[in-house]
Amino acid sequence: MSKTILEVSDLSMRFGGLLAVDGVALKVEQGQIVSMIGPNGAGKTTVFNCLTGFYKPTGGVIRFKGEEVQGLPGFKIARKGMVRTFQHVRLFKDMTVLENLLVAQHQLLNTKLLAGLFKTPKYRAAEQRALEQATYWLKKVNLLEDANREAGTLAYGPQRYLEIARCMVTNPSLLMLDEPAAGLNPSETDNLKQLINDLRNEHAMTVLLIEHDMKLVMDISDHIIVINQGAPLAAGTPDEVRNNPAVIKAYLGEE
Ligand SMILES: Nc1ncnc2c1ncn2[C@@H]1O[C@H](COP(=O)(O)OP(=O)(O)OP(=O)(O)O)[C@@H](O)[C@H]1O
Repeated sequence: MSKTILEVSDLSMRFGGLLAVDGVALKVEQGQIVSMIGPNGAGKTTVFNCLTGFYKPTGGVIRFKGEEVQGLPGFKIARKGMVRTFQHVRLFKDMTVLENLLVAQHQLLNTKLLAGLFKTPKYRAAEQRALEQATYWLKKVNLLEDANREAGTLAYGPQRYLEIARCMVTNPSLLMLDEPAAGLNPSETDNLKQLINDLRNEHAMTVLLIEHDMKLVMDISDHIIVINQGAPLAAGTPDEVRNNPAVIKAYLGEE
């Protein structure tokens, strides 16, 4: 039986006179790949920012693993297992690839300062686990050989994969990707598709993504949510959405 991991109802976000998100609802079941699509400026990233605590929504309910989380600060939501990447890659560019993955784990592990200073056995064991976890995910995204390189020196595509690895080392329940294929070439996009499928199939991950690459969206999504000018426009399977006249009109504009 499917289990709902994220349920959002009547979400709204107002910036002064602009209602950027207006009554958005969505439901993500465990193990699903769900995409949010819509024309530029539709409000997709604003929805992500509300879900992940970067913005305090003006209204609505966000239920994550059965618990209401709207208005909680981002770090608390991340600790509950909702993690994300960004439209513009945000890595610690002066740190090595490996350090980026270790820092991500420390940020979430709530490491005690004294335990760190005295390197207690418990602290050392946690460090060892963090290293193993980082190595595992670096292998997965083909970056093990680049572990000691500064993250900022990686090409754009690998930086995007590193961002995903940085999320995965924290053992999330829900992975949210904001335009993961932006700036990737076709073969990198293909690898990304395999990686997302693998995360779901091999790691039981639930994925919610925003994406403009329609081929990718149609290929990998179980469910698609379309928003337009902040409001929900349609939702359904890739086939249902593809053939929905309102969606076609929103993308192509009025004749
Ligand atoms: N912090 C903010 N302050 C004021 N307006 C904002 C803010 N963030 C977003 N907006 C506005 O909200 C609207 C929705 O923007 P958003 O970035 O969520 O759209 P999007 O669907 O993610 O677009 P794209 O596909 O181009 O990334 C836009 O009109 C944008 O200018």
